[in-house]
Amino acid sequence: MKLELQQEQQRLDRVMDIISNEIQTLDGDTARRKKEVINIRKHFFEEVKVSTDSFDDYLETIIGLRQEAEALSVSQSLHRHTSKRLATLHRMQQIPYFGRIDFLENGTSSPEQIYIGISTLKDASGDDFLIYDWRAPISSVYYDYQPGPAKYMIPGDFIEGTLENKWQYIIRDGKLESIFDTTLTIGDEILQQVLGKGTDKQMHSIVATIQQEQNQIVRHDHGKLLIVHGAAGSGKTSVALQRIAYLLYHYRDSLTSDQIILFSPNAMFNSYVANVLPELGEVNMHQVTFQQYLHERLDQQFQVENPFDQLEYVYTKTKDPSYRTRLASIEWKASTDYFDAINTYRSSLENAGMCFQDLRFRGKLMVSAKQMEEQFYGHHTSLRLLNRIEKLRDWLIKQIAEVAKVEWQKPWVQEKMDLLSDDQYHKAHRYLAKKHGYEREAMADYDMSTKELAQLIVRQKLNTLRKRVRAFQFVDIKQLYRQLFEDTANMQRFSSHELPQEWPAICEQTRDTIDEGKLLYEDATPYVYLKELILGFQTNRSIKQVVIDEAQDYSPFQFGFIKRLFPAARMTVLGDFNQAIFAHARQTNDFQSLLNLYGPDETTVIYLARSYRSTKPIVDFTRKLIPNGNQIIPFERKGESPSLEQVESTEELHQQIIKKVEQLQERGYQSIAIICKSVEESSHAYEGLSTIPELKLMTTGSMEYEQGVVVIPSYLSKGIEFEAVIVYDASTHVYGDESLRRVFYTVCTRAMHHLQLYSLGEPTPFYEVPVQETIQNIHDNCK
Ligand SMILES: Nc1ncnc2c1ncn2[C@@H]1O[C@H](COP(=O)(O)OP(=O)(O)OP(=O)(O)O)[C@@H](O)[C@H]1O
Repeated sequence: MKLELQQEQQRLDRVMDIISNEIQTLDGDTARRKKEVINIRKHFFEEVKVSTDSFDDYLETIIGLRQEAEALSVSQSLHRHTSKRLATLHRMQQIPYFGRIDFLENGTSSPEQIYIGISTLKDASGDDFLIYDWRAPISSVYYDYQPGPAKYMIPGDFIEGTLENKWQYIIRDGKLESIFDTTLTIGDEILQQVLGKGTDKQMHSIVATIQQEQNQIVRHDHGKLLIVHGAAGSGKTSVALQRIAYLLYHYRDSLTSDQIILFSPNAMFNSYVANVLPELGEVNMHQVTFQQYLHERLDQQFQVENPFDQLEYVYTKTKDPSYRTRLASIEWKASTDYFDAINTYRSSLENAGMCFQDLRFRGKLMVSAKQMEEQFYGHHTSLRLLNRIEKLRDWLIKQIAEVAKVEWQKPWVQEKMDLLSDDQYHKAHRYLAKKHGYEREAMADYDMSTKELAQLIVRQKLNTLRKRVRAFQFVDIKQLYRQLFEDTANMQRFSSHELPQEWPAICEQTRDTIDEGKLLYEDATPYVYLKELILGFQTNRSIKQVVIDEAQDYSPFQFGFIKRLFPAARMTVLGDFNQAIFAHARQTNDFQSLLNLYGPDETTVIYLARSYRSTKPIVDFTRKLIPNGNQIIPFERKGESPSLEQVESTEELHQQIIKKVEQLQERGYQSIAIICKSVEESSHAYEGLSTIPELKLMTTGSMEYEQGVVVIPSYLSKGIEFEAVIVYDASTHVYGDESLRRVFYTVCTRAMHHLQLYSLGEPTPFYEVPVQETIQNIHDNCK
């Protein structure tokens, strides 16, 4: 069926009028609500008679305050709601809808016309839908079917019928530019157009072109864990964000954006994706990196290595004598074996092995670690570990109180009293007078005794100690962790698995770094996990959805930890093992270990095979670099084949790159990345290419994704894309080791339209020799 452009434009004009009217009404509403909120805040206490003279007055005050607070909260929520709708309507003024289906429900005689946009719009009477939200149940037909039999799900049932027609619209600023009948056009015209465009400073929503296989991820709604394993550029990040928007719509009565947390690879990535949800009319979820999360929980006593420094070590310090030990250590400490061993270790502490720190006051021993140990293992042995620690804490507080009873008579207190300034003396006087019930005007009548002043001084001095005791700082977590590596036989008691060959050297390396006051990144999660296992988990029950992007870079240990942190949450985990760049993941090829996290009944695995980011020639090239790459299906988009140029000197390399950047800019490319393996190589490249105008260097501290020409290390380019990518040095010297294949693949798959490689000397073997098809079809594993 052919749609008349003119007729459709007339309908569009009507819709635009309704949007404008709604905006006008809401403009008035938001202004009024804002005033209301300000007014309530300003006169909050005037509306309530505050009195505590009698119990009845007190009760009346409490009720009054509560009523005012409720009124404020209602007004604030209404204001938030109208502002959010207003922002959505303004977006709809540009593109009110992007698709239409004609759906004939079984048992009815005429098809319903369903126009689909980022939000619902009803006509003036409020009875008819002019636009359906893309997340409404019926809209799923648009994404899931071609004309023919179709169905969609409503709570507890399916609605079946026939999809008679399907169109895609291109509307810009309220003007209808074109309509595509999807039964007539070959392939997806609009998707072609979208993917053929340049990139932007920020990622955009893909609601108009979500593909069927992506839609099942967006709308997936059962079990505790959804694992999405997808090729580079298959839309994992995009799908994750549309899924969050979907969940916010679907569970709008019980889920808010501050109950969702997205773990992303780095701060720059956060800025890159920050615009997608607002574009869809939703408020952004919490966005954190795992490292940020860890930092909040680590003691200040350590200098903690960050994950990028760990990678930099792995990439650049291959000649270090302890390199092999470190790699083996990283791998073991990331494993579920170690996770289990720590659990066993923690249980063993019920019987023996707890470590405490001496409690000292003014340099003198008050309670020794030995005494604490005797107290701990001699009493309350039937209680759980944490309850026993609490009992020990109470006992220590009592010991402090005992000390206070006698300490006030000691000469140091007298000395301290003699040295009090007038101000300090008056403060102490005021404080004690108030404590004795003297009103402000009568305070001068209070006669402060020397004994009371002395006791106050001691109390204040002991306060710091009390605080430390209350915060359980008498438990020596550092020693408890170190103890695991004290002698080489220790770990064998807790682990039922074989330890790495390098175990003695790993123990020594771990002890040495801890003694230097450092915590290596591979120790950071286990350390925090052990700490929280002993002192209680700071779990966050308010989070209902956890989304983890670039999940291949998380260790099984870290997944176990995240699960414990958010006990009330469901998890969506998205990743691609061919892009696993972290040292601990170099041997892992699938999410097998994740299947045990919640058990098979609670877990669904979906594989995304089609790659959208890069042109077909680029995907044809990159998929040869990895095992089972032939499973990746390129989206049919034309472009030039990637090429490699071998150069013989650094000067020549820099000259060639400078020339190439000029050519690419002349061709209109606005985002060009020169990708290096490490930060070290990036600094070197940045210096050598400094004549490129406005060249930017991305470092681990970069907070914003930048457009233009950038030099960037491989691991920061994760998750991001560029119109053109230049691989700075694809030589065997840089990418020679088989373990770097995935890094090389990640780097090359960042390119959307153009990929150019340079090689200083002999090119990497990955370029010439396709990988052996050795690894089991992950699709089979995912069943
Ligand atoms: N259905 C779609 N419609 C339009 N664009 C899409 C669609 N799916 C993916 N894309 C585009 O493809 C590119 C890659 O998407 P995205 O970054 O989400 O993939 P990814 O799987 O997370 O990639 P990687 O793992 O390589 O970082 C983005 O530009 C995205 O907008």
